[in-house]
Amino acid sequence: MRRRGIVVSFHSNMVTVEDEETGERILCKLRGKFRLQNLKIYVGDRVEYTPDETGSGVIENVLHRKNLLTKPHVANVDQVILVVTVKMPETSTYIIDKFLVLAEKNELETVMVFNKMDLYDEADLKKVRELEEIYSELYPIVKTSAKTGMGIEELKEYLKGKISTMAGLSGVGKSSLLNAINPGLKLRVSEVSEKLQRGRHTTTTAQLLKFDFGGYVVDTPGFANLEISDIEPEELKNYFKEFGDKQCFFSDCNHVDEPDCGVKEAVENGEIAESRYENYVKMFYELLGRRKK
Ligand SMILES: Nc1nc2c(ncn2[C@@H]2O[C@H](COP(=O)(O)OP(=O)(O)OP(=O)(O)O)[C@@H](O)[C@H]2O)c(=O)[nH]1
Ligand SMILES: [Zn+2]
Repeated sequence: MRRRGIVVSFHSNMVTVEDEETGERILCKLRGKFRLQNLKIYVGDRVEYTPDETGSGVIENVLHRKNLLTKPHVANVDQVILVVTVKMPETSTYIIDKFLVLAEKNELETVMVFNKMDLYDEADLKKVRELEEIYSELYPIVKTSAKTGMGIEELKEYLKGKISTMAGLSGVGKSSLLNAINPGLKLRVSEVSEKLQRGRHTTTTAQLLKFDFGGYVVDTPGFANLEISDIEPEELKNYFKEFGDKQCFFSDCNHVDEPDCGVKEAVENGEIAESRYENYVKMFYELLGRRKK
């Protein structure tokens, strides 16, 4: 009898599948056709498998994959939990917008988390309010403290039943948050610190960690290198979602130096945040500059 499950981790040529109904973990081999037809299988893939008498199983099929992230390779991710701090470290709006572009490019939902709320003084809270003003119409925001537990229950509601990936600069509290959400869950150290510990367990594939309230998180933060170079300059505007409904004279307007630009008008009358537009222009020229090389 075939059953359904989700691939949660890889081992040389076996995968661990978590059964969709029972939650049981079964070590599975791949049918020969995977190798013969060079079919790929990734963590996050939903599969059909046949259990055998010994408690192991065989993967028969990979079901339709809604998306596939790279670095790390994970299939079927639903959302990004973008962790932002205004102090220790400060996340600039440019960095925030780059993460958001990468999430949009990969058709992922984003939940913004403003963490370390317990640390902030009046001046920091003013920065938090400024960020809320820019982003609250675009993405849901949860204000948290991994230290005091503030916002943790609210964040859990977003995580339930979904596959999430954490993102955010090093030190913003991604692993601390997961630990506050579900004690014992361990996010892997970020790539940078992994490089410093050269040679130590160099597992390259990601795993899915399961929340005890349902839902999974990828054990390796996403978009860690903030690489946007595979985006064409003309494509970038699609990833600033508030630009979408603006009318410009040229239908292929890039909202940079074209006349009668609805996006630039919206910036002038305050409908689009200045920082969003400035960061867009900066990224646009960055991408254009790379293409000319
Ligand atoms: N005061 C306070 N400190 C926090 C909070 N969240 C995390 N920290 C501290 O910030 C530091 C970095 O937290 P981590 O959870 O390791 O951050 P990370 O984002 O996982 O960092 P990388 O693994 O480098 O990507 C640690 O010293 C945490 O104790 C918080 O809400 N409040
Ligand atoms: Zn325009």
